[in-house]
Amino acid sequence: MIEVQHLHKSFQTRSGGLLRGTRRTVEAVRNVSFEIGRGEVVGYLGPNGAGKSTTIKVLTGLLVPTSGRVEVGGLVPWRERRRHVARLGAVFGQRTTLWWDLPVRDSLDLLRDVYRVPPARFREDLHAFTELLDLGPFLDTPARALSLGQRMRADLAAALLHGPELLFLDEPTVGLDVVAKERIREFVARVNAERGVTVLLTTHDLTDVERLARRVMIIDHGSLLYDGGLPELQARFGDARELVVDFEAPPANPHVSGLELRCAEGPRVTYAFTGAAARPIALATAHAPVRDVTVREPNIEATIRRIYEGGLLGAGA
Ligand SMILES: Nc1ncnc2c1ncn2[C@@H]1O[C@H](COP(=O)(O)OP(=O)(O)OP(=O)(O)O)[C@@H](O)[C@H]1O
Repeated sequence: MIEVQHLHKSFQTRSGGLLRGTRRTVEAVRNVSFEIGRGEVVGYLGPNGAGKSTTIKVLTGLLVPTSGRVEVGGLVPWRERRRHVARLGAVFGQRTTLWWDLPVRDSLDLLRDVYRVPPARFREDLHAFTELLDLGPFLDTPARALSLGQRMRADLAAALLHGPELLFLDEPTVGLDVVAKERIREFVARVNAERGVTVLLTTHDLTDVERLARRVMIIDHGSLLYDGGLPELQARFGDARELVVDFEAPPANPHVSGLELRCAEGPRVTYAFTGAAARPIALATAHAPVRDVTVREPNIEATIRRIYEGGLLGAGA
């Protein structure tokens, strides 16, 4: 569905005044290559300024790359923009595609006309999306009066009513409460499963990614640092699992042969381990009388933070 080979995009910037300023080249995307298959959901992660938006702008045809080859569904986005945009939908968490002063219903009707959506299909899809996203209570409200969660739901419907094969989601849950976030995730998961829509998801909320994407790409300073599964990322770079053991009494010696001691505070001792928990639990319970045990899973957020902070990966790993 998406093929990107050796994509480079640099910007010329000028600092200190238009005439006498010094020119500087910002390499926003450097030699990025990836392929995304039809029906995949891929999380695109990276710290601020990493190059995510620039990549998405090239993929949507808004920017022409400095060099490299890009094809989306067999089309070169910036050369065949009209045909290309008809096949994609986009939701940008920070801004709306709805007409600010128009009731949501009128914005959706306008989009139907712009994309020449067959009326019967439009009615059917609008009905389905109204149910799934609970749009009913605010279809007649102008976009400017919607809450952020309502606006995001209306934007999702607006992005999908022309039946695109590909959906770009840029921070679709930013600023939403947990219930609203979950509703958006649920909807995206359904659209992917039931309609086979390919999704490229940019987000700083890793729960979005854990919930929706099996594959992640991590970009920093314009270079792709990782492209693979989330479980593999965790297995390769994640911290160990932790076994928290509450002994009946503070153990005379908290060290257990075969377990890595993390910390001991009175009767509570924490060990690190990898793999299944059964053996570490057996070792701890054989060591001294145990009141309770808890297994703490490593946190994907911490893993990603460590990757951003450098050290774990070199460019192109
Ligand atoms: N039009 C432009 N002119 C000059 N520099 C730009 C332009 N657009 C982006 N950049 C620079 O390119 C780099 C990558 O920016 P980009 O917006 O792609 O990052 P991002 O990963 O989307 O960040 P964020 O998470 O903050 O949205 C940054 O250094 C940014 O300042």
